[in-house]
Amino acid sequence: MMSTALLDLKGLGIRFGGLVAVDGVDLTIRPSTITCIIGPNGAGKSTLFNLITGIYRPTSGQVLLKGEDITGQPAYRIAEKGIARTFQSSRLFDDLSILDNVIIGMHARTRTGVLTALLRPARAKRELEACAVEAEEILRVISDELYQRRYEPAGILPQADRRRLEIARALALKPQLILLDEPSSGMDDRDTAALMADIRRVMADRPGLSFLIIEHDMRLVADLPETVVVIDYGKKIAEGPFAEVRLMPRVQQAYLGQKAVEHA
Ligand SMILES: Nc1ncnc2c1ncn2[C@@H]1O[C@H](COP(=O)(O)OP(=O)(O)OP(=O)(O)O)[C@@H](O)[C@H]1O
Repeated sequence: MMSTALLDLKGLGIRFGGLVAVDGVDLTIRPSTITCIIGPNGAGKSTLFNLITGIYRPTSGQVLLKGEDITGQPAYRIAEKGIARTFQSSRLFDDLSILDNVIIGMHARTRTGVLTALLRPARAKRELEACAVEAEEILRVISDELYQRRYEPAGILPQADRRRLEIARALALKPQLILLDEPSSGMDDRDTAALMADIRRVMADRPGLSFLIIEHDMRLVADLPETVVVIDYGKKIAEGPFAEVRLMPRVQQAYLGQKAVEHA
């Protein structure tokens, strides 16, 4: 069967005791596309990411990557197969250099293990040098400023540059799909605009690469993705272009429901 899908979720779900956190989600992501996932707090968006990336094992349904069933595989293997992600909270190594943080993103696909490093140091050194060259290339695409500062520790970077570096590290995996969890949180208008430009530039540089993004910030959701998916109580309740999805009564209800709770 011919399929143009990069990622296919079929009836994906997980139950924590009595709570169905993700409930029978069907979703298809095509190559070279941007999809945003929105929905009220606690709707199950992060849990959906954890199911796709192998952090949680689904209790129902399937995850297919280019037609291959990867459901329930360990997180490192799913990463090797081409799904990279960033997290809501930063996971950079602050004491390491900017460049080393990108090189660390490659470890899932480099051959040299500890043993090789000990027994065949010349080969390990060559491989590390090749990684450094590649990491420099990635930094250049993301930001010339990060590239210029590549030997400085990551810990000194402001928030927007940290996010950039996390995307650079995800790119180091040579992924087919990158999952971003609230990339614009804590950003002002300028940083958010820059983030969108970064994502578009990376996509132009890497044909076939797709993004799946959890986002609350409507400036980004209105502008960046071709498809918006709305999750509420673990279920997909809408999917389509933002201009259409935002007008759907059930989407408005989901958000109004949350407002009512917040103002209670
Ligand atoms: N490991 C777990 N054990 C039990 N319940 C969990 C677990 N992880 C998530 N949940 C529950 O599943 C539901 C969905 O949570 P999730 O974090 O995926 O929502 P979210 O849409 O990402 O919310 P937010 O926008 O606040 O990050 C919540 O009710 C949460 O408490």
